[in-house]
Amino acid sequence: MCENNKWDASQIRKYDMDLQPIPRLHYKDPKVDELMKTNQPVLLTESNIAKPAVEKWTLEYLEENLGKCGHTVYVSKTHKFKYYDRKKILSKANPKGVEFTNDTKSVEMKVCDFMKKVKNWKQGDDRLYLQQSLNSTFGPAIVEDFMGFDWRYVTDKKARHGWGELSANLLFIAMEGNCTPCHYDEQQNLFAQIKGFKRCILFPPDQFECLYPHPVYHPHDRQSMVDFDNPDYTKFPKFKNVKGFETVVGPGDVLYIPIYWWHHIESLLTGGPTVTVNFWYKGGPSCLEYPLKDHQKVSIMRNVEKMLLEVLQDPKEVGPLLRTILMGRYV
Ligand SMILES: O=C(O)C(=O)C[C@H](CCCc1ccccc1)C(=O)O
Ligand SMILES: [Zn+2]
Repeated sequence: MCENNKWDASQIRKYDMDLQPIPRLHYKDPKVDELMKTNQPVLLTESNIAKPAVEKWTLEYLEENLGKCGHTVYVSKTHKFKYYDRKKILSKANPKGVEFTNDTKSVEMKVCDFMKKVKNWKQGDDRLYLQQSLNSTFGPAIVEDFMGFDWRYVTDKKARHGWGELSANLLFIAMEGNCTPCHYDEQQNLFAQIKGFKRCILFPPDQFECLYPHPVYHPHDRQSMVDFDNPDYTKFPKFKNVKGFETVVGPGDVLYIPIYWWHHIESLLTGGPTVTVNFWYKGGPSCLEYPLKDHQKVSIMRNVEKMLLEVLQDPKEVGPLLRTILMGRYV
């Protein structure tokens, strides 16, 4: 998997799972559209999608131009930054506001403070991960670079593959070794790597049963319950059968992460901070044609869970009711 020795295997974490390589194609290769049309991941090389950023966004440049306002920085005691939707704590599904355990907090931080803490980081310190949507609060230089992205190319892909509206461009600045554990998003994603290298492990939506997502109402909704660093095969027996795809993205690479595909993303263990910009597009109008595609089944399962929660109110009722519906009847 080593791409002309810009990194080596000692920089990626070892997991015991069957992983095949994600195809790497020149961004103008017509095979790119064949894969995107069927929601298959593909790594695009040589693209100009975020060219100005690849050329100019050093950490110094970013510190200089990201503006003086605070940015969203996640803080974690471990290398894992498991996304946590606080809005789900106070939902009607959890009327007592039961606080779920969570080792990732989010704080507002100035870029200069973020950069200083990253530079002076030592073993045992909390890890930091800046995750901020790119918007007009950034300095004019960043806005100008952003306007210089290859919008013709990405807009062509959006139209050609029936994606919905561009919902966000998120800027990620990670410390080396940071990891975003396995989760899926309900968005099509063009993941443009700017600085440094990230190892990406992807699983198709049909691996749903092997990856055991948290319940929909849980703050860790859309995230796998399995800890890749220490999988509990008793609680999650099917995790043993998981079959994934992997690649390492470097500066200038763009990884297409199809909607509902699971992805685990880690910055290489050494080599310094990494910078990524993603392009999230809402899913297109999913007309249900049969046989249903796996991501459509995930969407239906989510709607059933949400509806049951709505009517039952108490999350503890959802499991038993589903079991009652299923037991002995749909065997
Ligand atoms: O671009 C993507 O979809 C990624 O997963 C990139 C990932 C950070 C995502 C953080 C996050 C996870 C869940 C909900 C909202 C935000 C990384 O690169 O570390
Ligand atoms: Zn994601």
